[in-house]
Amino acid sequence: MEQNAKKVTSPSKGLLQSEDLYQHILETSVYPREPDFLKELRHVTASHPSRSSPTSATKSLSSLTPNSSPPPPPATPRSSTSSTSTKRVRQEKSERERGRQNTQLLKKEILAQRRAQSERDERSQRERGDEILLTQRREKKIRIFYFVAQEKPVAEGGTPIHTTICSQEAMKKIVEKLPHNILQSEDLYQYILETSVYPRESEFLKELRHVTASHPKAFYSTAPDVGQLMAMLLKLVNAKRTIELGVYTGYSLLLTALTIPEDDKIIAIDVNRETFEIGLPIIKKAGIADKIDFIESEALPVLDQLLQNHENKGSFDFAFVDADKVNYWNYHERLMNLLKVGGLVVYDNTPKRISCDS
Ligand SMILES: C[S@@+](CC[C@H](N)C(=O)[O-])C[C@H]1O[C@@H](n2cnc3c(N)ncnc32)[C@H](O)[C@@H]1O
Repeated sequence: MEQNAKKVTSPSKGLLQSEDLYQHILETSVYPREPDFLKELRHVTASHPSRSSPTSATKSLSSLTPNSSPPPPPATPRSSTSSTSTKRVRQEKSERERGRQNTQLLKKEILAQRRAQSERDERSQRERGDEILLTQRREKKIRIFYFVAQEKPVAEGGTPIHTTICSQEAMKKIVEKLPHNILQSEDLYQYILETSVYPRESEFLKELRHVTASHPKAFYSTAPDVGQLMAMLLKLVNAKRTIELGVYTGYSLLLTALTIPEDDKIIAIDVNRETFEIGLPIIKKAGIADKIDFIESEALPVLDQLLQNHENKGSFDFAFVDADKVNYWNYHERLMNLLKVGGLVVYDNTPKRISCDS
């Protein structure tokens, strides 16, 4: 932790929406990885006038103000007693004062707009219960990242999952209502799928997505954009040994198997082998079936069994949890012991509160 480090106030906290969480991430993840030279340069820069001086901030703002007059040229020291010169000096002074007032007004307006936007963003994020939660095991601390912030992060005592068991029909309606992502626009989401996601999706994943589409629970399947985020995370932690809870027809499983290196393995657990078998022919066709150890079971007893073998502790690089939400806390405790230090757990869709009649 950076002792006495100046609190960094970010111009935009981005998705975190919490200054404390941002500071926590800086102190536990960012500063420890920052090379000494960058650290030194950051400290040296922190005291530079162009960063901290309100005068220079005013200057740069005023140069952006369309109405503000350019700074007047320095007064020519002709005759200090000349009335024309005094008049000009007064005029210049009042122009400068007007410019300063314009700048102040503009600054206030920008601040008010930013505040209103951030309040709107926060409100809309709070209203949604959909988020992806990433947890990384560290030496002593657990790092928690929210892609979409909750009202109160787990790190501050919040509870990530409240689930009510719903009928399949009710659940389907809820899922249909959930926003696809932070974009808040179906058209933009489709545009991104078509221009960025589908062109990068492997032909096997595409086939599996099409085969799954006609299944009554097709909405269970991991969305292709989420899949590509997962692939990035798998590569980022250089995942070799992974575990997946909740397989369904196998979209996330196939994606993981296609992403991890040749000889590496995935333990995949699901209570339902039937749905896994829908995707199995495509998994075989993709040539990665050998990487998968599918276990038909409730996930919890399998995790307990794995933990009984000391060698499994701290041996997994990555876990994807996409099974029954009521057990997420139970999975979390066990996965933290199975993961390597630096390993990553991705929880898909951890709705804060689901009401069957919402
Ligand atoms: C949302 S789907 C998984 C989707 C999958 N990741 C994909 O990409 O298609 C949830 C799966 O969890 C399984 N499941 C539910 N409860 C479970 C439990 N207690 N243990 C293991 N699997 C469970 C269900 O059978 C279902 O296939």
